[in-house]
Amino acid sequence: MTAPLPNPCIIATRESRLALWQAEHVRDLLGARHGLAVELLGMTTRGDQILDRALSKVGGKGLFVKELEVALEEDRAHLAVHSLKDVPMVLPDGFVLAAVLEREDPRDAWVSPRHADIASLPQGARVGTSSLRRVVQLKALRPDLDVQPLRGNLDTRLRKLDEGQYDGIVLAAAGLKRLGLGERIRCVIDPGVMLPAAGQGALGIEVRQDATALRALVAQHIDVGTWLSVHAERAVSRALGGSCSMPLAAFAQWDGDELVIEARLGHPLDASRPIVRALARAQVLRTLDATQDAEALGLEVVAQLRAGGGDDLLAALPEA
Ligand SMILES: NCc1[nH]cc(CCC(=O)O)c1CC(=O)O
Repeated sequence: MTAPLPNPCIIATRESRLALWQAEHVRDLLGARHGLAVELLGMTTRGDQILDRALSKVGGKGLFVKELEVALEEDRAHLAVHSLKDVPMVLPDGFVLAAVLEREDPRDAWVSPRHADIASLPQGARVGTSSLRRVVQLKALRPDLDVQPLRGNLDTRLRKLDEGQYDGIVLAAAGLKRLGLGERIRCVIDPGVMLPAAGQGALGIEVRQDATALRALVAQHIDVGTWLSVHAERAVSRALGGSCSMPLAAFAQWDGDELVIEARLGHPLDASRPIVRALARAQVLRTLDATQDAEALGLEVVAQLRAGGGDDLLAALPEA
């Protein structure tokens, strides 16, 4: 039995400017290529409502996706478009990642009115980010920095910077570029300096497992290179518990026909502790059938991380 294509096809999306851009991007893609009538259903998620605390302290997985999944479950929508970085490593029963689109710039970006880069910041400068991954890497680079929490959507974060609350902030380059805010970037940060989060810069399209025709249609838009990279990265995060209370970075990129993945793990409570690093590479065929090979490569860096001190860092993780 093949479930027919929904008409119109409704995309559930968060209502931040970036989320809407992403949903509109998918709407235009499906509309142009398949002549499908596509509409958006804007929704607010728990992650959007919690603005006062770091999400790493709130805990709970899928804060930005759960409400969208409920809309799919109740047939109020058919597709959910997400920043892959925000998608839990294990989807609930009945849902699948039907596609991952071509990746935008996966790197982090330095945004500051007065300071060209992190290295040239004065002693004790105030830097805004609430991501534990960014905090531990900033502290490794510049232990003197005064790293302060920064939450909210992109516009809110930029406004807080412009109000003078920080000397500079770190944001994903992808979000800024997608919203036409690329000129706010003073420099993109080399992944060797600040390793990105699993899935950063990639868009994921989630559908119900039983939506067979829609799955097949959406799957035509998979970017295979990105798909394999992010599956390697997500395998790392999944194996380590997939928690945003863990300062974990995982980034895979292609070097010819080899997939190269690096991962870093910091201490969950003490950003001044050393970061554990690991790297693995292997030839991987660029086909969807190689997804397990990409994931196996991810597990190779997990084994290295654990053996290299990562087990102790994981043991320091407070119980969720
Ligand atoms: N954590 C929130 C989030 N989820 C996705 C992006 C940016 C776009 C992307 O990585 O695809 C951001 C903002 C940021 O990290 O600066």
